[in-house]
Amino acid sequence: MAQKRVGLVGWRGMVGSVLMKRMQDEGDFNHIEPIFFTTSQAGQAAPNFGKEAPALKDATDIDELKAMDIIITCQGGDYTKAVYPELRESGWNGYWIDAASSLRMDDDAIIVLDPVNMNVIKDGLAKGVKTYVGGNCTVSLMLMGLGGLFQNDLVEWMTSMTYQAASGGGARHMKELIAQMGIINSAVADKLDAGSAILEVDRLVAETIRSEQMPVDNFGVPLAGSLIPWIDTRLDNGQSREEWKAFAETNKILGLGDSPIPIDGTCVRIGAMRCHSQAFTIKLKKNVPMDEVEAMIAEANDWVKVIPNERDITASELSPVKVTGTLSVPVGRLRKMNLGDEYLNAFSVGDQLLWGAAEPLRRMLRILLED
Ligand SMILES: NC(=O)C1=CN([C@@H]2O[C@H](COP(=O)(O)OP(=O)(O)OC[C@H]3O[C@@H](n4cnc5c(N)ncnc54)[C@H](OP(=O)(O)O)[C@@H]3O)[C@@H](O)[C@H]2O)C=CC1
Ligand SMILES: N[C@@H](CC(=O)OP(=O)(O)O)C(=O)O
Repeated sequence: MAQKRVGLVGWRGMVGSVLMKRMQDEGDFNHIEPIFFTTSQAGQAAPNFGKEAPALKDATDIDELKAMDIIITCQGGDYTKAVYPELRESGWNGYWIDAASSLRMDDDAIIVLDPVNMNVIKDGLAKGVKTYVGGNCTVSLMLMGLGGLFQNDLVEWMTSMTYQAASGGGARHMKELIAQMGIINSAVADKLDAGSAILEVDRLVAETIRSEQMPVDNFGVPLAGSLIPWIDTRLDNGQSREEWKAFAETNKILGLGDSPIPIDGTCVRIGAMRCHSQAFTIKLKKNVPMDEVEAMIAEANDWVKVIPNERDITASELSPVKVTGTLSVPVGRLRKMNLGDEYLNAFSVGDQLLWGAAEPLRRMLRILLED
C-alpha cells in the first residue's frame, strides 16, 4: 500500500526541530512519504531525516498542500490563520495536525494528548473529525502529571501556579535570557570570592539588571535575576490568556463540556530554559489516603513519575535541569494540606517542547497511520 503523503510545515523552527528529532528517534519517517514545506526557502533542497524528499515546497501554495493526505504544522498561528480556511474551502479533506493555538477551541477540532484523551480522539476519528491540535504546554504537562486524579474523577477544583521557561516565548527569548545572565555575571565576576562584601555585589547586580545594558527586546523587561508574573494577552476578567487556557483547554481535552472542572491560577515566566514547572492546590471530591493518591498518579501513564516527598530526592529529581530534554513528567511535593484532608498539594515539572508541544503531534500522526 502506498505510504501517506505527509506535509511538514515549520520543521526547522524550534518546536519543529524537536518534532523532527523525535520522529527520527521513533522511526516515523519509515512509515510516511515526507514532503517538506517552507514559507521562505521554496526550491531549496529538503532535509534528509533518513528518507529522501523532493525540494522544499511553498507552504502557502494551496494546490501543493491539497496533494497531502496529512499536514503537520509547527509554523505558528499566523500561518494557520492565513492558510487553513482557504485550504479547507478548496475542498481539501485531509488531516491537519497543528501546534498553534488558533484552532484549539473550534468545535470541529480536537485537542490531542492521547495518554490522557485517547477516547476523545478515537471518538473524533469515528465521527470524521479531520483537525487535531496540540494543547497549551502547561495544560498538557499538568494533565500528563495529574491525569490519574482526573481519570478517577477526584478533582472538584484546582489552582495552578506556574513557573514557565523562556522557551515558551521562542528561541529568541531563550537567547535573550542567556545574554542577560552573562551581563549580570560580567558585572561582578571579579567580586565573587569568599571574602568580598555581598551587599556590594548585590547592589552592583541590581544596578546592572536595571540598567540599559540588559537586552530586553523580546521579554520587554529583565528576566534573569527576576520574574514576570504575566504571560500572553489580558482578558476582560483580568486573567492572562495563558491562565484562561487552563480551564478552557483542560475541560475540552477531557471532554467535560457539560460539567467543567473549575481551574484557575497565576502564570509566571521564570529564568528556566525549556521546562515548565507548576504548583497545584487540588480540592479532592473526597478524602483519599495518600498511598492511593500516589498510586493513581503513578499508574496513569508511562511517563509520569511520583517523587517521594523528601528534600534530597525532590531537589535532585523534581527540577527543570533534571527533566530537560526528556519525556519524563515527575510529580512530587504530594501531601495533604493544612486546609483539610481533601486538599492536596502537588508540584510537577515537564519539558514544554516535548510533551508540551511536539510529542502529542507526533503521536497523533502515528494514530492516523495506524487507524
Ligand atoms: N515555542 C513554544 O513553546 C511553543 C510554540 N508552539 C507553536 O509553534 C509555533 C512555532 O514556534 P517556534 O518553533 O518557537 O517558532 P520558530 O520561530 O522557531 O520557527 C517558526 C518558523 O520560523 C522560520 N524561521 C525563520 N528563521 C529561522 C531560523 N533561523 N531558524 C529556524 N526557523 C526559522 C521557519 O519557517 P520557514 O522555514 O518557513 O522560513 C520556522 O518554521 C508557535 O508560533 C506556536 O504557535 C506551540 C507550543 C509551544
Ligand atoms: N504560551 C506558552 C507557549 C505557547 O506557545 O503556548 P500556546 O501553544 O498555548 O500558544 C508559553 O509562553 O510558555
